Amino acid sequence: MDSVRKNLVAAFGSSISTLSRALSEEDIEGSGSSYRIVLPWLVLLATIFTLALSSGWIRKLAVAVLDIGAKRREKSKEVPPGSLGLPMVGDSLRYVNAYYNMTIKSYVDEKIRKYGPVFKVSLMGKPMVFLDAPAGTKFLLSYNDVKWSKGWWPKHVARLMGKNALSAQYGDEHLVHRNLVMKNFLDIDVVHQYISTMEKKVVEHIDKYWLALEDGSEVKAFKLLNVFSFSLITQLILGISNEKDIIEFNEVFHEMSAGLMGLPVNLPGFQFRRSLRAKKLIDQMLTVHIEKRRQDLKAGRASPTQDLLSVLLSTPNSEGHFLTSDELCDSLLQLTFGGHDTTAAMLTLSLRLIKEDPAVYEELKQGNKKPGELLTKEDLWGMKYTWRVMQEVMRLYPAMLVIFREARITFEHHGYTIPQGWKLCITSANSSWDPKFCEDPEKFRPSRFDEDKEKMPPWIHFPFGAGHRMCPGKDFAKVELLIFLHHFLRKIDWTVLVPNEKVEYKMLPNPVNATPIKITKIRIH
Ligand code: HEM
Repeated sequence: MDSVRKNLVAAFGSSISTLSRALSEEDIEGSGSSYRIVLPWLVLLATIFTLALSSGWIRKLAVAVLDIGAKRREKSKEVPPGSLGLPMVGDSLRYVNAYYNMTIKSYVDEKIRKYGPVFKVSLMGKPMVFLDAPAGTKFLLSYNDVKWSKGWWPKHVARLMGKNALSAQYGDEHLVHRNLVMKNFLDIDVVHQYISTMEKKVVEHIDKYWLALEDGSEVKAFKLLNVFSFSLITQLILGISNEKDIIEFNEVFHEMSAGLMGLPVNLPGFQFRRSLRAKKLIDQMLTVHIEKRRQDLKAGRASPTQDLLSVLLSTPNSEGHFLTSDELCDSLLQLTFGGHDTTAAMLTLSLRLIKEDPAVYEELKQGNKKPGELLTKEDLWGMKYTWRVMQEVMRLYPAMLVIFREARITFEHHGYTIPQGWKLCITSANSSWDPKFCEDPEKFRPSRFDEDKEKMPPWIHFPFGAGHRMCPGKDFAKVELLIFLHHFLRKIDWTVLVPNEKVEYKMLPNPVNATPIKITKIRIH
């Protein structure tokens, strides 16, 4: 009986084991009832088994099923298809060119045609897997991402940002630092407290830089908007309000950020070397500023809540640790960078796109605020159409065309194995610029976010990312953009002078002519 049981189990798997257990000697010798119930089933199964083996087509079917299973198991051991190209260089030059010139969609499409939706390339000397959209995007950005992926940037970007920047950290270190910054600066409730400061800054800026100009003056919008967003962030983070200091600091900052894109060659004549020098200068400037504030706080000349720097010098993180000067430098530098180039670019692009469609411009000007009346948080969250416009600007020109990560562990995706240490990449180019997901993707149509809601699946449009690394400044950015547009539209009308201006990506979008516009002041009677 034992050998019968063994054969049956081997032939039919675990489902039969229950049956065979019932055939144990004790059962037969005991009541005998199990034996009587089970015997007809046993005969039936044995007959099917014999027939299956003797009949050719059933055997073929069984072999085919086993074969599919084996192939699946085999495929799951394979890394994604693709080409790693030449050592070190790999596909870096083609990729950088596609990123810089906004042709990343053609780059990705070509690879997908050749290798399928999940493929590998070699970028900056590392194997990098491009994940599919939208499944791969969801996989990479969902909350569980912290378990199996960590933030990654090319070495030269990480070097310019500093090892203590949020983007360079991962695990608990990242979480504790991020919570400290959110709680004290970027959480929605804290951002609401800045509304009046932001509004005052916007009004001052428009009065000084735009309304002071003659009608018909031509200005480079990107330059002026950069001055605005830089002076706002440096005031709120560092408490710098002296115009000369701001202009000087801004120049060094731009020298630093120019090295984020391009060849990371630290030799005379190369941008990267100039950017490293600028980074050193910023660190020195910030260190002096931080030490002076430490003294001012001790002497009672500064308030512990006047700006983020004061707050961070007076507040420990959740582990009771006060950030050191080096940690503060990297943290504040990244917040200043992330907090101004992004918003300046989005505002500039919006000024061009809004004027492409007179109906959008007219709708945006609607509003029930009287001139001079201050904005409340309810007003801001009620500006749904203005936010749609900004979402559409960010769909056409996402701040970041790609989001990178590194695999913390070996894992499987789409039937492939992705080894620990490999780099991962997603791009919104193969979702929010794809007609499969977004109708007429090249068209500026803010109403798509309401009208096409059903057609646009989730994980198509993610301008601020998602998951544990989602942009911590998204509410800050939203409030800043809404306040600026509200006041600008009521005071200034403008004509776009280069309608199809090219945008290059120097990490962030960069309109090549800095968006020249001709302005007319709006007179309120
Ligand atoms: C329109 C404006 C902005 C856009 C579109 C934007 C977008 C993004 C994106 C896509 C990421 C990467 C997320 C990821 O890796 O998954 C990011 C990260 C980040 N952003 Fe923003 N951002 C904006 C404004 C801001 C502002 C105003 C601040 C600060 C005041 C800020 C600070 C940061 C920081 C510190 C990170 C790194 C977060 C981390 O690694 O945990 N950003 N942002």
